[in-house]
Amino acid sequence: MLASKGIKLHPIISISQLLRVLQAAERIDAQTAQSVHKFIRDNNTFRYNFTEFSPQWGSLFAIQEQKINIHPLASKLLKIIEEKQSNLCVSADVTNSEELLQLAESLGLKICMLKTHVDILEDYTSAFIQNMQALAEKHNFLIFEDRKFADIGNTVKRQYEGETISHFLFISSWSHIVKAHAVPGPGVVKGLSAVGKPLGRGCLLIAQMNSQGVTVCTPEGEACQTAPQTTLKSAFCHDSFLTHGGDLLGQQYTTPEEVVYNKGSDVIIVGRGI
Ligand SMILES: O=C(O)c1cc(=O)[nH]c(=O)n1[C@@H]1O[C@H](COP(=O)(O)O)[C@@H](O)[C@H]1O
Repeated sequence: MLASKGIKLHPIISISQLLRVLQAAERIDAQTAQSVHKFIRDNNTFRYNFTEFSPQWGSLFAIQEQKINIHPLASKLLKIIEEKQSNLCVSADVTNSEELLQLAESLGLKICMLKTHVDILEDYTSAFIQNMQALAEKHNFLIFEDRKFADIGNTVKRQYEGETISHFLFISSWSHIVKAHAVPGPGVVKGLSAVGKPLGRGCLLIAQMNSQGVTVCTPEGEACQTAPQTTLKSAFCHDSFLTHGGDLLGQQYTTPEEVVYNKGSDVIIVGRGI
C-alpha cells in the first residue's frame, strides 16, 4: 500500500535486534523477549519463494547438477551435506586445544565442516592434530583451517607446507580445505596448489569479507576465474554468518535466509553464535 504511494520502506533494525537491545537495557525481561520471538515465529506471514530448506540452491549443487566436473573435495563436501542434511560449518575460534576437541566431539555429527584458527591455539601439538583428524573421520566432517593466505605464490607455498609459530603447523598435512585471499592474484592459488594438489586438498577463495569498512571486493566470478584450471579451485565461493548484528570489532552478521535463499550459499559459517 505504501509502495503504491511512492513510499519505500527500509528496515533499520530487526525485531530480534530490538528485543536484544531492550532486554540488555532491562526495559523488558527475558520471558517477554521470548514470547515476542515466539509470536513472530508463529505468525510470520512472509514467505520465501522456497517452501522448505534444500541445499540444492547452493552454487555447488547447481554446478554438480549440470554434470560439470568439480573438485573432488567439493564433491565430498556435497556428499557430506546430503548425508548429514547439514550445511553448517562451525567456526571454533577457541584458544585451548582440549576445548576445540570437545566442540568437535559434541557438534561433529551436526556439521559438515569444522573451521579452525590453529594459530590462536596456545597449546598446539601434533597429538592434538591427530585427535582432530580422528574426530573428523568418526563424525564425517571436513577440517577447514582458516589461515587466510594472502601473499605471493612462493611465500604461501612455504607457509602452507610448514610455517612455525611456536610449533610447525604443517597445515597442508591435515587440513582438508584452507582459505586464501584472491587479492594477490593467481599466484596465491598456484603456490598453494603446488603443495595441496598432490594431497587432494581444496582452497576457498575469499571474494569479499563481511567486516565493517571492508575496502577490497573482488567480484566473485572474477576471483574464481583467476584460479588456474590446472590448480586446485575454490571449493565454494560463498560463506556467511548466522544472526543479525555484530560485535564491537567490526564483525557484521547476516541471516541464514539471506545467505542461503538470496545469495545461494552452499555452506553457512557460524562462530560465537553457536
Ligand atoms: O573467512 C572467514 O571465515 C571469515 C570471513 C569474513 O568475511 N568474516 C569472518 O568473520 N570470517 C571468519 O568467520 C568467523 C566468524 O566468527 P563469529 O564472529 O564468532 O561468528 C571467524 O573465524 C572469522 O575469521
